[in-house]
Amino acid sequence: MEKTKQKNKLFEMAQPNKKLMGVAILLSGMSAIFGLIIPLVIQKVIDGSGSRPSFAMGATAVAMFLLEIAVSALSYYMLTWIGLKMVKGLRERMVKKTTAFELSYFQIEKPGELVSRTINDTNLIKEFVGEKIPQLISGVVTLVFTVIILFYMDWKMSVLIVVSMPLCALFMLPLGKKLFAISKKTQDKIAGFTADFTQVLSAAELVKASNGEATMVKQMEDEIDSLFEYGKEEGKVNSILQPLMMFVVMGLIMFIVAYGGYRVSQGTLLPGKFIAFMIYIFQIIGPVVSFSTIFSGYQKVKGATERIQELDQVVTEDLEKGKTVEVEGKDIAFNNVTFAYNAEKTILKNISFKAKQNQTIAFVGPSGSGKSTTFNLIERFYRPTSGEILIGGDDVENYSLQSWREQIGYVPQASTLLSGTIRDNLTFGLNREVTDKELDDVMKQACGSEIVNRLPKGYDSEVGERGSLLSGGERQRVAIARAFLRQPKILLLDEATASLDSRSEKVVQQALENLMENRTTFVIAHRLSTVVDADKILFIEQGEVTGEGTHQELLQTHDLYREFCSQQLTD
Ligand SMILES: Nc1ncnc2c1ncn2[C@@H]1O[C@H](COP(=O)(O)OP(=O)(O)OP(=O)(O)O)[C@@H](O)[C@H]1O
Repeated sequence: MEKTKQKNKLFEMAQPNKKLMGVAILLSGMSAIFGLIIPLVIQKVIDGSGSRPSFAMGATAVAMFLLEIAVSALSYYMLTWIGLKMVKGLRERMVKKTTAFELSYFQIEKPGELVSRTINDTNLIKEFVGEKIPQLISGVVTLVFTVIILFYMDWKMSVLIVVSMPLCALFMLPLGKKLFAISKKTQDKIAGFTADFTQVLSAAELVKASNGEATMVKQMEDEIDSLFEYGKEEGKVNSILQPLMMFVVMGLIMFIVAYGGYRVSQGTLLPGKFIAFMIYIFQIIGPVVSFSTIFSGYQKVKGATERIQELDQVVTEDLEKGKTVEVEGKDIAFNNVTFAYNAEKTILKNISFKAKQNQTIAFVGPSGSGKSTTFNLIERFYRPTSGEILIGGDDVENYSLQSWREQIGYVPQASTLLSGTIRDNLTFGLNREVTDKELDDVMKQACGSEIVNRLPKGYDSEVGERGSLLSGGERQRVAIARAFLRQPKILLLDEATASLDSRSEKVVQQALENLMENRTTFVIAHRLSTVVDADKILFIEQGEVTGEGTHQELLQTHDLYREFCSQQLTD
C-alpha cells in the first residue's frame, strides 16, 4: 500500500507525459519481441528441411535485427527524454518551492541539504526513469515471451531453467538488500557532506580569520573517510555479487549445454533448435541480472522521493494573496504586538507605536532587546504572535506580501551584494527595463557616481562573490542606490556601527539622508545625530518599550537613555 502511495506521489510531482511514456513503453516491448523472433528465424535457417539456408530467411533475420536496434534506440531516447523532462519539472518545482519558504526555514536548515536534494536526489529519479524503467519493461517482456517460446520449443529443458531462476534469486536477494542499505547511508552522507562543504565555502572569511582551515579540513576528511568506508563496503558486496552471479549463470549454461549436447547427439533435439535455445538463454541473462539493480534503484528512488516530499511540509509564503497596498498618506502602527520565534522565549511584548507619514522613528536599546526583530515583523518575515501591524488602520495581513515589500526599502548594516555586475545588483528583482540614465541618477543620489566612474566596465563590472570586490562603504552605497531605484515609501535602516572609516561614513550618511527624505523611516540608531533628528525614539529593553518621545524628552525622563547616549551612540 505504502509503495503505491510513494510511486503515485513521484509521478504526481514530476508529471511525466503519460501518452509519450505509453508509446515509449510499447516500443520497448516491441523491440524485445523483435529480438525474440531472431533466434526463431535462425532456427528455421539452420534446421530448414535439409535445403540450403534461403536468402529470404537470412534477409528476414537481418531486417528483424535492424528493426530491433532502431525501435530500441527510439524507445531509449524517448524514455531518457521523459526522465530528463521529469527532472526538469521536479527541479523547477523545487526551486520555486524553496524560494517561497518562510525565512525561518533558512535560519535552521543548511542550504547544502537543499542543494543536494535538488541535484542529487532528482538525478537518481532521472536515472531510474531513463535507464531502469526501460530495462524493466524490455526485461519483463523478454522474460515472459522467452519462457513461453522455450516451453513451446522444448519443455524439458525449459523446466530446468525455470526452476533454477528462483535459486539464483535466493543467492542475490540478501546481497541486494545489503547493497540498498549501504547506498541509502551513502546518499544521506553525500547530502550531509554537500551541506557542510557549502557552509565552509560560504564562510571562507571567517574560517581564514579564525585559523579554522585545519579544523574544517579535519571535519571534511572525517566525512570523506566515512564515504570511503561505505564505498568499500559496497565494493565488497559487489565483488562477491558479480562473480557469484557469473558462477551461477555459467553453471546454468554449462548444464544446459551438456544436457542439450547430449540430446542433440541422441537425435532428440535438432541442432538449430539447440542454438536458438542457447541464444534465448543468453538473451534472458541480461534482464534477470538487471532486475537486482532495478530493485535497488527503486529503493534509492523511494528514499529520494521521500526526501523531496518532506519539502512539501515546509510552510511557504503566498506572495500574491491579498489586496494591493497603497501606503501614500497613511500611518503605520504597531498595536499591542507580541512575538516569539519559538515557545522558549517571548522576544517582543505588547509593543505599540505609531509612525505618521514621512516621520522618522528611531529604535534604541541594548543588544538583543528586539530591534531587528521589529524590522523582521515590519518586513513580514514573521507574523506577530498576537496584536497587529496596521497601515492606515487596516491590518497589513490583508495586503499581498509582494505589494507590501515593494513599498519597503531595506538598507542593512553591512550590505551584502549578489555576485554579478553592479547593474545586476541595482536592478535585482525589478520587473521593468531600467535605463543607464536612471542608474546614473540613483548612483548620484547615493553619492556613488565615482564608484561606477572608477571601474573600467562601469555598471557591467563584476562585484565578486557577495560583493567582495567592493569596499564596505561602496557596497553600502550600491545598496542605497538599489533602494532609491525602487522609490519605496517605507525605509528600514540599520545604521552601521563602526565598520566604515570616517570619510566613507560621511558619504554613506549623506546618501542615507538623501534617501530618508519624504519617506517613513524606521531606523535602528547608533548615531547621536540620528536620534536628535528623529521625530520619535523608542527605547526598547528586553522586548518592551520603556521610553517613547523625542531626544530632549527622553533625556529628561529616561535614565538609561541618557546613559546610552553618552556611552553607546557615536559622534
Ligand atoms: N531567528 C531567530 N530565532 C530565534 N531567536 C532569535 C532569532 N533572531 C533573533 N533571535 C533572538 O531574539 C532576541 C532579539 O534579537 P534582535 O536581533 O531583535 O535584537 P537587537 O535588539 O536587534 O540586537 P542587536 O542590537 O545586537 O542587533 C535575541 O535574544 C536573539 O537571540
